[in-house]
Amino acid sequence: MERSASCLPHILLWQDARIPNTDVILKPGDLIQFPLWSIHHDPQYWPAAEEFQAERFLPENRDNIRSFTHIPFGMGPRNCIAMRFALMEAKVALAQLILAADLKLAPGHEHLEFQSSPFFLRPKEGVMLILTPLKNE
Ligand code: HEM
Repeated sequence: MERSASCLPHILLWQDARIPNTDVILKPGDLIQFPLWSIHHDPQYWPAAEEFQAERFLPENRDNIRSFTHIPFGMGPRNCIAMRFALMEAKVALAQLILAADLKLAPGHEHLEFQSSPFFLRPKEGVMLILTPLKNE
């Protein structure tokens, strides 16, 4: 198997391979991409899949998550090389923001809609917030 350079979990084959328990034969050059959005929104694995429920990821709930159903950074030996860096960066940015300002969703923008894109998941209209600077005490 070979990988091409992109941040979508995918595989490029260099020899024939059969998908186990099926008659489907994959050929060299076939590109297989994993539909992360669909996996992450499959009600079979995620009750109330469309709802943001951060509690799903609390330590006491983690065992309810089936293996390989939450793979934002891919999986296996070629998963995202910068996973820990990216998570740390996001937390630092969020912490800086929360320390500096009070955040509220802008009226009319309480529900995020995402634009379909083959590579990146982006809110259609961005994330519209009202920031009120916190006073330094
Ligand atoms: C939230 C941020 C990020 C997400 C969700 C993400 C997600 C991913 C995913 C899904 C893959 C493919 C894994 C696979 O094929 O199984 C990947 C690969 C990769 N990512 Fe990220 N990534 C993020 C940030 C970054 C950053 C900040 C960097 C670099 C500074 C980076 C560098 C890479 C590299 C080099 C690969 C290819 C790894 C390989 O082929 O061995 N990523 N990433």
